[in-house]
Amino acid sequence: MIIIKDVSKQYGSFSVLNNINLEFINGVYGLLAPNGAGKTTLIKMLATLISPSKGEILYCGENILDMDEGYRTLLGYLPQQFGYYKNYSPKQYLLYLAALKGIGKKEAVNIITELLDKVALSDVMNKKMKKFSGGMIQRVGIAQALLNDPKILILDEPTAGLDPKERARFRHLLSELARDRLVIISTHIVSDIESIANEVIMIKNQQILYKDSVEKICASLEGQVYEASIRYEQLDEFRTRYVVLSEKQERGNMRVRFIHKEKPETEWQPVTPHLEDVFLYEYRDEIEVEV
Ligand SMILES: Nc1ncnc2c1ncn2[C@@H]1O[C@H](COP(=O)(O)OP(=O)(O)OP(=O)(O)O)[C@@H](O)[C@H]1O
Repeated sequence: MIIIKDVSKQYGSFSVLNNINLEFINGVYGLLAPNGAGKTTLIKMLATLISPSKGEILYCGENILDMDEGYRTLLGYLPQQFGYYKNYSPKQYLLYLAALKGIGKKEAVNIITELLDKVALSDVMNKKMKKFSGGMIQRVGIAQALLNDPKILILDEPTAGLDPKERARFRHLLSELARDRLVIISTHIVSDIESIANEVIMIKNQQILYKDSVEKICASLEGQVYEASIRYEQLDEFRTRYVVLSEKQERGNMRVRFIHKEKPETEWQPVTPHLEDVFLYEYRDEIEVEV
């Protein structure tokens, strides 16, 4: 179990995270926030690549910085950009990393064969990675993070640049990997974690905004999300009056999805809030709403 206790991180006078308290037990935790909110900073602290300016991170009661190598053997980490050699095959690359980690060749071959099967790359294990798709490279990245069979797997924006099919495959793989380990995954894409995270953590203004199940986070907007059909000419005024979450064309009209906290108009249709609604609402000043 990992406990983040009163952790703050500053770069000079610039504060990225302020007095963060979190607990991770098991399963998938989704760290969800727009770019620049501090996800990578938090993840790098969890991976002991940087240290907190204040506070501490504990694993089973012990400061992870004091555990040193003892902690790193428990940890599998996929950084936002991981370095690989494109002229290597996945097998060559993983054998090289295994050697660096001091795993004997025979054992490494067995582990790597099993891992490449797990990430569905067995058929290309001897092919040079230069022709691989983004999804295939990310799966090699997952395989390298799993080399030491870590109890804790930390993935920083692992789905960046992947197409929807590759994202779906990735989600399946992650829920499988989380059966017997702690998985922390950072993303700014709601659908990456909505269906697989046991808990979602959202960061805003350097602090934790939510740490809860998707269901409970969505309940924060219960009874406040509506859809309505309006004429195209009404759109500008509608946008100024309500927080519009999405807009789409529908038979000559506009279908808008929006937030309203007071008494609704009778023609509006109340809808069940989704995590995407909470994300767009909470970060409305930080992200461009895609229409
Ligand atoms: N070494 C550093 N020195 C100064 N500022 C930094 C440093 N690293 C990060 N920052 C700043 O801290 C803030 C948070 O960065 P961080 O990379 O943690 O965000 P993020 O949520 O992971 O976003 P992204 O997905 O874009 O990396 C940003 O404003 C960034 O510019």
